[in-house]
Amino acid sequence: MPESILSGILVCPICMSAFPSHHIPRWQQRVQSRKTRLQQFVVTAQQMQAIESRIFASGMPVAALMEKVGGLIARRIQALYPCDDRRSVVGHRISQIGVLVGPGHNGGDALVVARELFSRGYRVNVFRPLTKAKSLTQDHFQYLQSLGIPVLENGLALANQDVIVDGLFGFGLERPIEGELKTLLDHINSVSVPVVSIDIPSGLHCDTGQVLGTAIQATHTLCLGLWKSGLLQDSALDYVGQASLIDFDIPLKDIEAVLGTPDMLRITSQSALSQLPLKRPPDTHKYRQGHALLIGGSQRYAGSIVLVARGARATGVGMLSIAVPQSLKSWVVSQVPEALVIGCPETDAGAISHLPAELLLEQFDAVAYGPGVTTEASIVLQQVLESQCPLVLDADALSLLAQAESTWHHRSVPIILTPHPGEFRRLFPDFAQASLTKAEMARRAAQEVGAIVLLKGARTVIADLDGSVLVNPESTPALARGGSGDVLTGLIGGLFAQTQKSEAVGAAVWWHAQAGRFVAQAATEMGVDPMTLSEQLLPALQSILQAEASS
Ligand SMILES: NC(=O)C1=CN([C@@H]2O[C@H](COP(=O)(O)OP(=O)(O)OC[C@H]3O[C@@H](n4cnc5c(N)ncnc54)[C@H](O)[C@@H]3O)[C@@H](O)[C@H]2O)[C@H](O)CC1
Ligand SMILES: [K+]
Repeated sequence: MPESILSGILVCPICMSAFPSHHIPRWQQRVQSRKTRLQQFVVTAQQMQAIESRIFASGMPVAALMEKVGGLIARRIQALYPCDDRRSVVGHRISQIGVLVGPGHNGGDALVVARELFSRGYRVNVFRPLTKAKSLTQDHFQYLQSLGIPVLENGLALANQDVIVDGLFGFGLERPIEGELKTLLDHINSVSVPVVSIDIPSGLHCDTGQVLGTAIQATHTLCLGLWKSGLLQDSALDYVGQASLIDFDIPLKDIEAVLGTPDMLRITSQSALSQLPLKRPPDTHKYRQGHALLIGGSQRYAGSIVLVARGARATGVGMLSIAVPQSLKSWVVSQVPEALVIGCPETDAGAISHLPAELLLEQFDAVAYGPGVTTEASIVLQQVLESQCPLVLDADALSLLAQAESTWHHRSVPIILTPHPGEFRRLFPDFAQASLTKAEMARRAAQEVGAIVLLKGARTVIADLDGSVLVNPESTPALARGGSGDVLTGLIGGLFAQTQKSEAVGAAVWWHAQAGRFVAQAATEMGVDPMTLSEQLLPALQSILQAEASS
């Protein structure tokens, strides 16, 4: 497809759309749209088993599916670690692969992979620590032996391989790994041999991502068919390495039959870019593009409100008003010249004591309140809660909310809470339980209080009032830094003021994380300070749009 470049943006020469890919043939679009949807689904072990059972019941032989999956995994491993014919390690090229084989079908997959890689010239050594095996797995083992593929006597020899394939346990892990198996996995983790885990690193619970006894610390995890919930938990991140999906063509109808209306979805670039950038009608004017009010700042935490404002500014919101303590007004004006800055009466310690009576909250499309306000501003909390205005509450506002009466529950106008885990614990002590996943905690909290609950972390989750949860699967630890949450609050406030849609919250989280990754790539993780982050929000989005348009 020829493309022309207009103002540095790739556009389609036929209709000047920024997405030239829309002229691809219909069958290709269908395949593409299936792949895009596939990336959004998240399943538990039970759901995956149910989907698998439907496929088998429809006539797909178990052995054929294993063969197909094993072939795809082998191809991916070959791409990651090409075979070196000279039988030495050169760069990423390798010659020896150790394959750890378990008793179930994860082990069966591993044996197919071992056989395929052997046929493609790799030197393969298999280790099978448990002799009992499911019959299909046993058959593959027997055939593999007949081919003369060596079987190691001692698992510790896996440490001498160039790469280890982990096919010990998949979604069938049912109890903690103990004894010699634990010693083996701990030994593999202690040596610097790259590990490719099939489906899920052995030892991780498929649903909760918790470590059962011990778990493989994978370099790559090749997740089969659909994303397993455990891989998306903060607790799993040390184990998962680089995760990717192996699509083995599960029919969408089987996924939909089991998941129904999915209660958990991954945020993908495609889903976020269906919201971003926000479309502006050609004849629009500033009052039609949303009016956001940001309330924050104090003598003690003066800068936070400026970071919120810079996040909101990037959303293109039509009008921006900012309420700060009177003594900060002129400084904030100098930082955000386009905003209407309202000086508020302040306490002796320099926090806002209350909002001026003439400030009518109903005129705003969204109010973001909290960063830097200190816990003195409880009157302001009452004022915003009593208004009929959509609210984003963050930081100190959440600490104040934790002490407030429950009259705000199920407020008729949307309310978005953005706690980090500490704030969540204070707000929802009953739901902050180690036995629950973050998604479940946020879901219960959202339903209890009738609010959108965004629970921050390495993998931020967003629970909506209807019980659905979004999880943001890509981020960077560089964002774990004071002030980066303020930028996010501004993004949410600015987008929500324009759309009034809960989808804006997921789009904001995705955008914030992608901008963090974009800055980290250019300036290392140390370079992701919140000011730079806020400056790079739009270049990051633009860069992603260009990449999408040219792919
Ligand atoms: N639908 C798919 O995605 C496909 C999955 N495949 C692969 O199959 C596994 C799941 O296979 P399954 O046999 O159900 O489970 P496991 O291989 O994980 O192993 C279960 C096996 O292990 C025993 N066991 C469990 N915990 C322990 C423990 N702590 N110590 C010792 N033994 C344990 C248990 O009793 C069972 O015998 C999936 O992950 C994919 O890799 C298909 O190949 C393709 C379609
Ligand atoms: K595994």
